[in-house]
Amino acid sequence: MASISGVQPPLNSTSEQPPLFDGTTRLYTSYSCPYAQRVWITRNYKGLQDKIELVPIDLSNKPAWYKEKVYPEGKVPSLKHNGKVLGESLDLIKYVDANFEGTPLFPNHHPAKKEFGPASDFLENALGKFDDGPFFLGQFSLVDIAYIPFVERFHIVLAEVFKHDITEGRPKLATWIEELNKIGAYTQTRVDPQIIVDKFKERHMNSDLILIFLFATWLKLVHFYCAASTVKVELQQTSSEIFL
Ligand SMILES: N[C@@H](CCC(=O)N[C@@H](CS)C(=O)NCC(=O)O)C(=O)O
Repeated sequence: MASISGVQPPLNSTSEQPPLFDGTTRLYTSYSCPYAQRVWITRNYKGLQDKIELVPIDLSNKPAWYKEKVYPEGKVPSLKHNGKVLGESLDLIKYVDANFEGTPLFPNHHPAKKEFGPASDFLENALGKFDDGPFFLGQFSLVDIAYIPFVERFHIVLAEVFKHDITEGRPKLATWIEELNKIGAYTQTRVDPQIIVDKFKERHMNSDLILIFLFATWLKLVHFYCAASTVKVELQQTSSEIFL
């Protein structure tokens, strides 16, 4: 076939096994297998040619070590990554998309925009209530402290994982985050954004689409929690009692 000529010849029963756990990520594949092709396309489209090495297998004369040492199912595709060998093409295309760099192949940004829009608009509107400063009650207060740890996490995860910037078209929210980042009391408490992203991916990205909606529901809960805390702080301001 013209499209695959020039690629490396498949390994057969006489071929030596490539090292198993040497840190190289390998995609065991077969040029003729449509399941394996799914993962091959994903790897290519995301530009991972240098990150995921192809190991073509001759299915008509399979090396014994493949089933014995690499992937007990004996099928292709399988992916060796981070000390584990994973299989099943539909799981693998999601796995490669979620765990490697390159163009995202899951249109998360659509549900993200739709699902997270109203909560972000709520914040934008709330920030417009007092005009004597960029914070929720004008000056920095407990309300900002109640919101920022959650908004910080949404901001990071939505931007990084879902390619959705909550500050886009929301100038007050953008300014609020900018101004908070000038306050040492807050910046000293920030977690490394990469840790937040990694944790989120670890927990959610290998699961189904439904988790995006669970995450959205979580945001709504936080929204109610924060709305309640705003009311408490407003009450506190008028009655001088401490509620938070
Ligand atoms: N459900 C698997 C199917 C994989 C599969 O059936 N692969 C075939 C080749 S297309 C295979 O490796 N068969 C074993 C063999 O030919 O020895 C997936 O989606 O990855």
